[in-house]
Amino acid sequence: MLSSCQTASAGAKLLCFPEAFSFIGAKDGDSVRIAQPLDGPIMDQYCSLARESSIWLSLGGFQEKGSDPQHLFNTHVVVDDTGKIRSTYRKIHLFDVDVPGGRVYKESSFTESGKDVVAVDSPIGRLGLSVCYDLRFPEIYQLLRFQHGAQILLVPAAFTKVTGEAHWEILLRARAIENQCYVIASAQAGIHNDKRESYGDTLIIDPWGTIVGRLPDRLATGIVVADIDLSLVDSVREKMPVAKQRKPFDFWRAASL
Ligand SMILES: O=C(O)CNC(=O)[C@H](CS)NC(=O)CCC(=O)C(=O)O
Repeated sequence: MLSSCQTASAGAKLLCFPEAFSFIGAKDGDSVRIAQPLDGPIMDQYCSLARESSIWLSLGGFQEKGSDPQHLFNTHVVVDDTGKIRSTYRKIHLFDVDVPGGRVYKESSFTESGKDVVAVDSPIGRLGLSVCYDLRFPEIYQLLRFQHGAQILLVPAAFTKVTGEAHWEILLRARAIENQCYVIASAQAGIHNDKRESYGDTLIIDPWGTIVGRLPDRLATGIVVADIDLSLVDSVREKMPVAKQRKPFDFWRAASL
């Protein structure tokens, strides 16, 4: 496992883990069996890690125990540098997809969908939380930016190899550009077991869409460090004032009547 001490000593204030950071099952249902509540021993260990290393953690894709034994929540947890859970977001868009040339996924068969859009303040700026497949649904990021004031969008993921090759970088850069936010996308990479392989390519993108952090190759594991410059967020937004120019959701509702 990556050392959070190492990351903290690189001067980082927030360390972002990928989806399914503590467990990846081979088949549907494996992860339901190991799911725990937020106050269980797995999350306790990550809270201790945050406290001991004095660093904030973004823990995307925690298998949180659901409301019945057949289901879990795919939960993105933000822990502060004292080890306290500051915020939790339960993945809203579930990956029920027949991947062309790949397998059929049915995340909803073992996952309950969340209902709330969640942003939280942190030492590097206001974070907008999401998980993996959410990336394909721009509305949630628009809400995070235009209603919840996000400056940094977090997208922990375990993208498939096929869909990652076709869509990963372009979707992430689009979300950064259209919302004028940093995007931090921590990605699972490589072969996990005989059923699962993830695309990889962890990326940090600035609000102009420029890639400012990337591992040396797509399947590399390791730590990418980048500066988050909130004055760049402000200047991009000032020069291209899309927040003032955009039509609010109500406009479109009326326009399509
Ligand atoms: O279940 C786990 O162990 C971890 N969760 C995942 O891997 C999830 C649900 S199956 N994967 C995605 O959302 C992939 C999205 C994707 O690849 C795309 O949008 O193209």
